Amino acid sequence: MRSAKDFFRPLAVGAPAPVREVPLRPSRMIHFFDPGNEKMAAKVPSLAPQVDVLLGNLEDAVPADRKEAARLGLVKTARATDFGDTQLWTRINSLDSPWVLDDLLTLVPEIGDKLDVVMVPKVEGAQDIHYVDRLLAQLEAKAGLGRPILVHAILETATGVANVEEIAGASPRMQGISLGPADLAASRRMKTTRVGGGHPGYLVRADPAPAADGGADAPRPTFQQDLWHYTIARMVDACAAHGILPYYGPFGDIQDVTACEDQFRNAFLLGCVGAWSLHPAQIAIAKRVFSPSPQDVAWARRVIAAMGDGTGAVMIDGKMQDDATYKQCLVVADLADALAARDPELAEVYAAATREEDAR
Ligand SMILES: CC(=O)SCCNC(=O)CCNC(=O)[C@H](O)C(C)(C)COP(=O)(O)OP(=O)(O)OC[C@H]1O[C@@H](n2cnc3c(N)ncnc32)[C@H](O)[C@@H]1OP(=O)(O)O
Ligand SMILES: O=CC(=O)O
Ligand SMILES: [Mg+2]
Repeated sequence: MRSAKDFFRPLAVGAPAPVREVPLRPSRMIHFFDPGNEKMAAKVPSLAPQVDVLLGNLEDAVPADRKEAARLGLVKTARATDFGDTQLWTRINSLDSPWVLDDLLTLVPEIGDKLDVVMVPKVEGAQDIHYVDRLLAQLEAKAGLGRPILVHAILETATGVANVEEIAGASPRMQGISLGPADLAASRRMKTTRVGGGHPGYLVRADPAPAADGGADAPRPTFQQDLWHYTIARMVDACAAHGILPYYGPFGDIQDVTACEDQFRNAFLLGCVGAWSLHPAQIAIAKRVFSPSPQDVAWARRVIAAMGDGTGAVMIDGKMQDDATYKQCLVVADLADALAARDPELAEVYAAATREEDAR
């Protein structure tokens, strides 16, 4: 482990200084596209203003014989596109694959000035982040980049989950972590065949009814449980403890927009700031879910105003507010401010709801 005093030193002579705080840029949806798929890549300029993050995917879902085409397609798309204030990320191939070295050796010199974040799949421990950290520093120095490229880990192996705290704190370059439910299910030998979401067999059943209500013959309701609660909660704690951002990952049933929205909202409520969109249909869902509701924003702003310096206790509409609810409200209001700064329509919706709340 690096000593505390060396933690923020560049890992290569001439590399940019590491960031001391993760920039809180909106990232409600990380929109995946295959840069080697010409039809998808052609949509990037029109998608850029609609999403917070565009991610050129080089790993799973890109066939082995199209890896090079995807890498070169990303270089071409990045060079040709004005992303405005939309972030550009990439997901490189896994660290044990035959492609990852060329991914980094190509992307950093060619488009390192446009890349905000490199997503690293199948991270198992701090050693994986340290490897990427040093290599990126060397490549940044060689390319003369003025700011560091950040690193995002996918939590998708049992070993990765066991080591999630050390992964989150492995480098000042760490921007965040996403849950990868598909690979994680395989790694854990779970008996699912889906990408995220629930399973009808994972449930609890109500006790048998009393004899007066039909006893053992009466139907016993069942309640589907959340397969991902434990891992998301653990990931959120690890991220929060290290000042980085947690994300839900992919939801593979593109047509089931209702279950997708539920999965995203559970993650949002537990502390995640965004999720992946795999298809254009999922962009609006993520935008809706990961933007706090206008009512919640108006309420949060009202509590903050009423709490003055944030200490003590007040009563609003019959509900006790104190230092702790003030802090919760700051989370909502600060997120709303960051989103409103990027999205004038949302800013107006939040302002209107706040005026309404103030007039009550
Ligand atoms: C477990 C994991 O690792 S998840 C991450 C890896 N997976 C991915 O990145 C998958 C990304 N998404 C996709 O590949 C595709 O959306 C698929 C395969 C799921 C579905 O693709 P299609 O069958 O073409 O879907 P559909 O017919 O509904 O597409 C409608 C249009 O949207 C386009 N489109 C689909 N997905 C995307 C996307 N992610 N980005 C941009 N455009 C897209 C299609 O090209 C099509 O364009 P067209 O109208 O000009 O023909
Ligand atoms: O990469 C994502 C996953 O779910 O696996
Ligand atoms: Mg995966």
